[in-house]
Amino acid sequence: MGFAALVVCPSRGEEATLDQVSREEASSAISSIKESPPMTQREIFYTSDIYDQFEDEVASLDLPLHSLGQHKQFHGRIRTVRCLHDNGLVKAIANEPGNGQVLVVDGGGSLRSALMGGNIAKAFADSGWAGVIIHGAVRDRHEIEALPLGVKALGSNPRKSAKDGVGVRDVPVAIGNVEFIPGALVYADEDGVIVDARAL
Ligand SMILES: O=C([O-])CC(=O)C(=O)O
Ligand SMILES: [Mg+2]
Repeated sequence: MGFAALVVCPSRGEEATLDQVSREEASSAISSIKESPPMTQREIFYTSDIYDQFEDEVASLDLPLHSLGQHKQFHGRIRTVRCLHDNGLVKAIANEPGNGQVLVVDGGGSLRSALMGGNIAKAFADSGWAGVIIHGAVRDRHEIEALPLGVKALGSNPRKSAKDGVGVRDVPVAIGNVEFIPGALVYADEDGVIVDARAL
């Protein structure tokens, strides 16, 4: 299908590119996907195409996150955790069922210590999470690159974080210019990160 976004178009009962369907059909296709979690990696969305379709109805993150992990495109409903230099909660969440969701980690934008490494990333993949977006650092980049998981992160640092479990879960987090609200949809690829909170 080249580089066009694929949507499942219920009114046609077939896959079509965003170029081929009307804005209304694309909107209803995306809405129907919202109504049927858990999501799979089957539907491919390019964030630039989503932006072109919906522009300011969705939010695009103004931060230079790196795309790590094998799944360069991923999407799902948002779960959140806010923690600073402590990844005890991230490690715990990695072992909970992911059901195709995306964990957004508000690490305050600090690169002082890694909030996820290869072992924790593997636990996310094994638990069925679609991806992890970290406003902070990772480590073990070579291990993360080999995993079937979507990962976006600000950078990396070999230094470990504390594991005291200090932080909060499933609260709205503001990262850069975007508010990540638990339950809203997030789409990520190598171009960036888009949040669609319209259905909330
Ligand atoms: O243990 C950590 O905090 C990070 C790490 O190296 C891993 O997840 O493999
Ligand atoms: Mg490690």
